[in-house]
Amino acid sequence: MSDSRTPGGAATGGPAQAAPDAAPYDALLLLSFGGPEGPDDVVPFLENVTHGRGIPKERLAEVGQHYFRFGGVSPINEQNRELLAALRKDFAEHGLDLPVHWGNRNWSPYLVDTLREMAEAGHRRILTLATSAYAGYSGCRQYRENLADALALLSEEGVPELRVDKLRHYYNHPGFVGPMVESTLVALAELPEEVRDTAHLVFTTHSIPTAMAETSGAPDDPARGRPGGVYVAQHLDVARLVAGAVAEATGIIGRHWELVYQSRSGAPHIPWLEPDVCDHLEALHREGAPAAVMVPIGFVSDHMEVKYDLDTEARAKAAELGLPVARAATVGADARFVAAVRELVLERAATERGAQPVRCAFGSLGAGRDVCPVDCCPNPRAPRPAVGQG
Ligand SMILES: CC1=C(CCC(=O)O)c2cc3nc(cc4[nH]c(cc5[nH]c(cc1n2)c(C)c5CCC(=O)O)c(CCC(=O)O)c4C)C(CCC(=O)O)=C3C
Ligand SMILES: [Fe+2]
Repeated sequence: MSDSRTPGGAATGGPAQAAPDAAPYDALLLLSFGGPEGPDDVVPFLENVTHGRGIPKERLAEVGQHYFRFGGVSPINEQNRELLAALRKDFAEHGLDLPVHWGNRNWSPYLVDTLREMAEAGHRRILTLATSAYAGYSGCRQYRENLADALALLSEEGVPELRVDKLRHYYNHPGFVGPMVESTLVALAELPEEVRDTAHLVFTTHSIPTAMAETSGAPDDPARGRPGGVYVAQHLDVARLVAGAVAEATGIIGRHWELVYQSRSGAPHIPWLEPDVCDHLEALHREGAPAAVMVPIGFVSDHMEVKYDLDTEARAKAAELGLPVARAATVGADARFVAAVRELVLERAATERGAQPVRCAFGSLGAGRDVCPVDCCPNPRAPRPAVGQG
């Protein structure tokens, strides 16, 4: 992306570029999942995440152990602090005058407190970057419902009215795909040389109930009719893009790759997306695959689902099998991802001002919608208010 386009359509023409313009937005909200910061936080955090979700007690106790193994500290908050700092630095360096605040759905700093502070600081028109790149109830609508809940609470408190929008899904943005390609190449290079060229690429994402996958996206999305709906179609697009770019960079054509799932939750009798990554490693070993690189395209940072489910559990499974594995890093606070967020902000701001900016996207599905249809990615329990739809 080194050409002279002006993503966001913010500046055109002359040699002296105008300062990037985020109007009508006056602040960016970094909205994330949240995670515990010590042993005492673990149980209340899990209660926040799962209330009313029918997660079996045994599963909760097991997931609690994952956190306790790491001193009760999820890596996600520190990673969000890094992303927050990187966004602020990037915006300042590019003359983008847009304050960035951070709030979480399930742990402090809680979304509602952050929005209250933003209102008190005088912000009224807020754009949201969620640390979830894909469609689906858990990864998109649930974030938008939580925003609506927080706004309703603040309205009861008499806080001045805020208008909150959410950035489009960025899974297929060059600034998301590019760092994943590079980190996959880095991980391949960690494998013993004799298995490097034949290692499988094992793309992973969060398993979700198959019913949630089938209804992901809008009813008129062509991918909704495919198995796994838009959620799976989006991941397959990224997997294909990364595999293609890796082939180009390594000169190895026809390398095997698969999309598999991890971190299954819920009751055992409810079907979730399969195969699980550990079962898949076993199958690969059985079929004589020489090695694998796990590429967690479903996540934006190396949080607990990556550190425990892949780096601890799946690596232990691979060691038991004698299968050499490596794991690719997620985008985290990579400068290209941070720049992509700036572009997406400027793109959306320009669109809101009535312009038609460049909308960067790789792959076969194109740039996603700015505003979700009211009937996309439905809540599996009951419809609830959500922002960013219409
Ligand atoms: C699609 C998806 C993403 C990716 C998109 C996104 O990033 O949002 C994601 C991310 C994450 N999930 C996380 C943690 C948890 N998810 C749980 C449970 C669930 N996740 C689900 C889906 C997803 N989850 C679902 C359908 C459930 C079942 C309960 C329900 O229907 O809601 C549970 C309960 C215990 C259990 O695992 O059973 C925990 C603790 C953390 C924090 C990690 C850290 O602390 O570093 C992160 C980033
Ligand atoms: Fe989750």
